[in-house]
Amino acid sequence: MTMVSVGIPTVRSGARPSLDGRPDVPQLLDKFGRVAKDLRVSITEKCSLRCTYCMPEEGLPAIPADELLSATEIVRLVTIAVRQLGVEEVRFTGGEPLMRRDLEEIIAGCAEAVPGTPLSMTTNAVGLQHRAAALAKAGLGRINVSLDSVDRAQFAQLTRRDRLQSVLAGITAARAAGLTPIKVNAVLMPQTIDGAVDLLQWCHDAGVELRFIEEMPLDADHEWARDNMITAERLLGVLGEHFELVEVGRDDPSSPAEAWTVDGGPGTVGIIASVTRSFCSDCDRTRLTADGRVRSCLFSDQEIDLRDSLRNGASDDDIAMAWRGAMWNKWAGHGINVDGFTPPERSMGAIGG
Ligand SMILES: Nc1nc2c(ncn2[C@@H]2O[C@H](COP(=O)(O)OP(=O)(O)OP(=O)(O)O)[C@@H](O)[C@H]2O)c(=O)[nH]1
Ligand SMILES: C[S@@+](CC[C@H](N)C(=O)[O-])C[C@H]1O[C@@H](n2cnc3c(N)ncnc32)[C@H](O)[C@@H]1O
Ligand code: SF4
Ligand code: SF4
Repeated sequence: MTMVSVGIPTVRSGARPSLDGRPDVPQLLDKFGRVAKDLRVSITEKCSLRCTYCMPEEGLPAIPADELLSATEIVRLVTIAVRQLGVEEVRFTGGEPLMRRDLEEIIAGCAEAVPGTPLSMTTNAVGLQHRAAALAKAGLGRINVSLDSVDRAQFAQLTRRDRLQSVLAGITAARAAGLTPIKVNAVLMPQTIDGAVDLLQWCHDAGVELRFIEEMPLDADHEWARDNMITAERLLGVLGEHFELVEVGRDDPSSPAEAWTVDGGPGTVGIIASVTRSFCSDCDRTRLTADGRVRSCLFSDQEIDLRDSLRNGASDDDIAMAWRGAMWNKWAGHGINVDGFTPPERSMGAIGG
């Protein structure tokens, strides 16, 4: 039986998470000494694609319009995060952020409210060709694009949509609009491993940085299986037959991607080995879901609802303190490699990758 989970995790609304033992500092500190400075804001659960490792075929159930954070609410939360909680960069994600018609308004509002804070977006780039210039004008700095294969049939099979040309046009338009540097993310699956060499060659020729990602157990269909996963080790073996790769590691310890130079550089390829070379001990992320909940970790089902607090008249200080509490109680890591691991209720598209 195929299970589809979209998830209603444990939500604490109004109740304050425990702050016991927390030093009185403004930042988003956790009990393991990590400080979250990288905010990832999901703005929708909707998507123009249906990647098999992420979404169910029919898409995620729609979040009712009145449960979604509005542009104004997003701007207020981003402002609190930057001004009161020490957040240094903000990324918009989803679902697919381009599905929101008010994306330009959200970006412009944030750019005005927190000038100087880097704003980026992770996107599938479908339809981006028509909006790249306006997004850059609104204040978006750069984008990362999901592109798993440059083979039209493979792309269509994996995403369940025949939209490769639109993605490629989106990348071209983003470059022209100055949304750079552009990084390409590819989740490798058994059916696309054969295309990995072509994809790396394509990215190299296009002047964009490619990062391969190990599939995590965050697919809505709950079909992830460790034996099916293309590990960093296996991928390096495949790429190593065609390119000379030299490991250079991470430029920033909190970055998910480790880099290898390709054929002597300067071009590099990255690998985000979340499962086999976990980077949780250096995690610097905090997340907001599209319905306004703080999520301290991709894999934690405990969420703190800020949307109701906002709508019930909470002050910025109250919201900041609830956010600090959510992060103080963050887990050590994802636990995928621990016996008894169970995936979270929400899938990647519903959390915000
Ligand atoms: N385990 C884990 N994986 C993550 C996390 N954030 C992102 N990823 C994975 O990393 C991939 C790439 O994420 P991006 O949205 O491009 O962000 P990034 O790599 O931090 O972006 P850059 O700052 O541009 O390097 C995602 O598709 C996820 O698979 C995280 O907090 N935990
Ligand atoms: C959920 S998507 C949202 C943004 C946008 N729709 C996109 O695809 O870039 C964000 C990232 O999550 C990644 N992702 C989705 N499901 C994943 C999984 N099961 N394991 C690892 N990464 C996953 C995607 O490849 C993408 O880079
Ligand atoms: S990975 Fe991104 S593009 Fe693919 S289904 Fe998930 S949200 Fe959509
Ligand atoms: S799995 Fe959780 S703790 Fe690990 S890097 Fe991702 S968000 Fe951070």
